Amino acid sequence: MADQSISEARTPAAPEPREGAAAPTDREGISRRRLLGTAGATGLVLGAAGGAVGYAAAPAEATPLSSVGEGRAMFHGKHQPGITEGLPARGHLIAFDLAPGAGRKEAAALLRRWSDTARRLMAGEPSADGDTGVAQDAGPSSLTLTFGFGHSFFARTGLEKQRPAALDPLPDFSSDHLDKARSDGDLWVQIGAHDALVAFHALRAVQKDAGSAARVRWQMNGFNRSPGTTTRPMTARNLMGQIDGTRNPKSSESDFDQRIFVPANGAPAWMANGSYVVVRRIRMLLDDWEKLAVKEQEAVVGRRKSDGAPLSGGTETSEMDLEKTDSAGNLVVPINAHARITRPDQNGGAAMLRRPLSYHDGIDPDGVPDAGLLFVCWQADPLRGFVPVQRKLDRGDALTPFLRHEASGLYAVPGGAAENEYVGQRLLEG
Ligand SMILES: C=CC1=C(C)c2cc3[nH]c(cc4nc(cc5[nH]c(cc1n2)c(C)c5CCC(=O)O)C(CCC(=O)O)=C4C)c(C)c3C=C
Ligand SMILES: [Fe+2]
Repeated sequence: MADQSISEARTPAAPEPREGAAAPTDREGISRRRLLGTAGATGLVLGAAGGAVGYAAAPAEATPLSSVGEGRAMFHGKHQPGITEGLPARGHLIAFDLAPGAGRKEAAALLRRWSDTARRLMAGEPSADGDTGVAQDAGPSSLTLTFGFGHSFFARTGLEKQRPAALDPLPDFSSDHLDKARSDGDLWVQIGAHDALVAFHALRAVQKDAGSAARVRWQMNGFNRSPGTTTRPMTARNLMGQIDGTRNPKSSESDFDQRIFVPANGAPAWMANGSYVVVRRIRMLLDDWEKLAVKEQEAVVGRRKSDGAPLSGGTETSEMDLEKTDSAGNLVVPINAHARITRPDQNGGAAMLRRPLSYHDGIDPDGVPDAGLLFVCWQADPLRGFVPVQRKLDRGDALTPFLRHEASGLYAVPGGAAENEYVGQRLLEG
């Protein structure tokens, strides 16, 4: 589902397995696998009651899983996993550069290894060799792994002719303070799960698979609210305390696919059903932000802090009245409010699917928190998504003075791998 709530919170409450409950029989396992197969076609993450899979399926003494542990996303499908699911409680973003001397052949072998690892781990199974055992009690926990290619990948592999124009470097923005060492990269991997150990396990497996073919360029770690924290699904909050994600495109909307995914007959052909992801490490200047009164914070965004409703009234999902004025004739939603000026109807239809992680990397020596948002947004074309909106924000957004863009990346994320295929095979073997 394409929203900012935690996927698990949308799963109907499943009874917790009784302590010491027997492991599922083969029969239960088969029917569950069938059920999972059907769900995969629609891109759902399952977290309902049923037999455990993978690590927990074999021995009678296997740890019973809760519905959070059982949640499972499908690796194979039309699109890669990790795009339309609810936000993971834990996430890692990691970029690699191909090692000196490594080219197309080594890259193809690496993507084959990564795809095999992703398929296994997302099913709750151990990796092919040398599994660390870190995730063995936890089930898949809605783990997703998503793979992308950066601009520099194509020259490194002699595939320049296959490089999409949409991967051209993002323009400079006046408010950028970008650290090149923590930006870009030949290859990009996104890992998300509702359990921190499951996510770390996947991260370590991906790093080990890279072997001598690729080296880590940068890594970032983030989090969202844990599933099950609230009894009803809620849009997530960010570290400024705002409800963030309300107006994300919904997969039920008729133009969702057109906005987020490259069409099946799109160009280049290897990007069919793929998407482009923009990643920005955006530090929040929290000391400044927290000095504002709640009313002032609300004017910056244009929405109420308590429930995310537009300042023009109603509830979180009410339409924002952009023309409404108060008794003094002032606009109720200020002209530079973030939620006003980022709207598609204010940006020639530009839209994106935001799927961020919060981060907190400690406290600087001067006492300033190194915290903010790993802003991850998906679109069919960055020139009709991130770029025009960021240009607008750069020119004058009430939120911009409280933010610092510190790192940036743009990656081409190919469509999902079919059975017996690895991610990116159509590029690397086409
Ligand atoms: C270039 C794109 C965007 C950046 C960068 C960005 C940073 C950013 N945003 C928030 C908090 C909120 N954003 C909200 C809405 C919103 N933001 C963008 C784009 C960028 N935000 C869009 C396209 C939208 C939706 C516009 C619409 O369709 O109406 C909101 C309001 C609630 C919501 O709809 O999600 C908040 C809050 C932060 C904190 C931040 C950087 C750290
Ligand atoms: Fe925003």
